[in-house]
Amino acid sequence: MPCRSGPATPELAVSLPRHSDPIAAIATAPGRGGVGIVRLSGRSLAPVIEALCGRSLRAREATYLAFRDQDGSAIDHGLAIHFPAPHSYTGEDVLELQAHGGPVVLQLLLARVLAAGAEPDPATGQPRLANLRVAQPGEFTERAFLNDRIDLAQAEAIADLIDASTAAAARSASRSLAGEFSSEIHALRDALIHLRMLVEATLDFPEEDIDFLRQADAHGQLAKLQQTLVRVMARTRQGALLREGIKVVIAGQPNAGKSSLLNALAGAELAIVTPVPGTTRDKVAQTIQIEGVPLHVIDTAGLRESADEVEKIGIARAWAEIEGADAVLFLHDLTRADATEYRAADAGIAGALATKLSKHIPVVEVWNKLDAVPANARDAAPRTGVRLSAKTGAGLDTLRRTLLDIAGWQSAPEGVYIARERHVQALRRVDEHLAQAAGHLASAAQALDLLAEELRLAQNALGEITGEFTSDDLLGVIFSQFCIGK
Ligand SMILES: Nc1nc2c(c(=O)[nH]1)N(C=O)[C@@H](CNc1ccc(C(=O)N[C@@H](CCC(=O)O)C(=O)O)cc1)CN2
Ligand SMILES: Nc1nc2c(ncn2[C@@H]2O[C@H](COP(=O)(O)OP(=O)(O)OP(=O)(O)O)[C@@H](O)[C@H]2O)c(=O)[nH]1
Ligand SMILES: [Mg+2]
Repeated sequence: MPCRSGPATPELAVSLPRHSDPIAAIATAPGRGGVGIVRLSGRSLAPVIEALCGRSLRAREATYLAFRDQDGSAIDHGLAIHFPAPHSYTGEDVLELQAHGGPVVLQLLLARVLAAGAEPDPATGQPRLANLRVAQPGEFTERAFLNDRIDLAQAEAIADLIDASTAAAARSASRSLAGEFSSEIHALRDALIHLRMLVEATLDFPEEDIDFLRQADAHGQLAKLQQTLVRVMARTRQGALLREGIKVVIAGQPNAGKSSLLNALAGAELAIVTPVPGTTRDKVAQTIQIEGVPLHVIDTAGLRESADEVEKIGIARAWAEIEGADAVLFLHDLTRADATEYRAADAGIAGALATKLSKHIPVVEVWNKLDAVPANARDAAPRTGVRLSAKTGAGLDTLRRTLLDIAGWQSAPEGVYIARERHVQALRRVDEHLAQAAGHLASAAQALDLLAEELRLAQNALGEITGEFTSDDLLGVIFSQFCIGK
């Protein structure tokens, strides 16, 4: 993705929090066209507004004016909007200069903004905006998070909305951004806090003891919490699937029709197809979508013993892809499926797949070239898996269904909110702590302090999702994955 960059370098310890500096950035990918925005966020932007726009601006109203260079000449004419704190995206003072979208004019405008901040304010002799600097990727959104405008799951949803690879993913991201996912997490947290209060109260007044928990139906509350969690986990897994998709590798002997199958699934002539066995050397990858679920499909070199230097490299790459797959389509050529030699080679590949792949990676047997076998022979051999023709498209729908099943896709995109693998993992930890807690609650010994501790840990794991309990390192990684200006 063009705007992705590596994790930010670790911050040096400084006395001021990093987010107190005023920042500026070009908020639209430069060179992409129409209108570009230079955006500022910080405390009291008024002096810079005065310098750039030659006047003060009415709150949250677009004003057409000249963006002024130091000598008063116009860099560009455009719309300026001032969002006074706290009613802005970041919760700070925000200024937007909406200019013509050329990369050079936007760079000029950004440079002018930075210079205007450093210049002495005629009124005070001090810099108009001390420490004004260019924003890091994701820093506007990070401030929105730090200033409690949005929680971490919503901030992530903004990045996911921008990066969405399917319409369904974009709609789901929009739902998460609106807080649907967060509110489920908050509801879980509130129920957990209620239960914790009961347990802590019992700990504080030991004479009340177990009866107190029984009267308050702590068991029932915990069981209900666990049930709700199961539902939230299922939806979250769907959301993560919508965001991340799965990696499907097409493997098999040369000439089985792997490249033809990729092309058929993608609906485009992406990979070279010829009758010559050993045509594909490098992998060919394409993301397709089925019901909005992104599938990263990879066509590989045909697997066989080869003396050809180039082909050998291709085959090694094929195995590397296979080992990183979430699912493998093991493609066979129906027209040759009864030949002894062919079957022996297939058995060799099957054996290698079994040793190289972990057990939970599904391998789907796919029998291709259904169109080329005589109609009366089609049903003869009982073959498990999917029979299809990459050439005519027969059977492709069955393959698509199979792929969705393997991915674990259940719901229609309506009602799914976007989520990340990170969230799924956190919920899994919540689940484990609740299971431990249930054990303590049920045990004759009634280890109340252990129960309380598990509930506390469960709440912490929930808090990692919304950002209440998230390490600075992780925050740094999450926000550094944003575009600059976002
Ligand atoms: N021009 C522009 N368009 C944009 C953005 C932006 O920053 N600028 N956004 C950037 O991502 C998104 C919109 N996000 C925004 C979120 C909150 C506020 C805001 O001013 N909130 C105030 C007032 C809310 C209200 O009037 O009801 C607040 O929450 O107090 C603005 C933009 C998409 N479009
Ligand atoms: N009749 C028929 N021919 C097919 C079908 N699929 C592929 N073929 C033909 O089989 C030959 C090999 O197809 P490819 O898609 O290049 O096979 P591959 O598995 O990618 O081969 P390598 O890249 O060499 O490993 C080509 O001549 C295709 O036209 C099919 O469903 N029916
Ligand atoms: Mg090929």
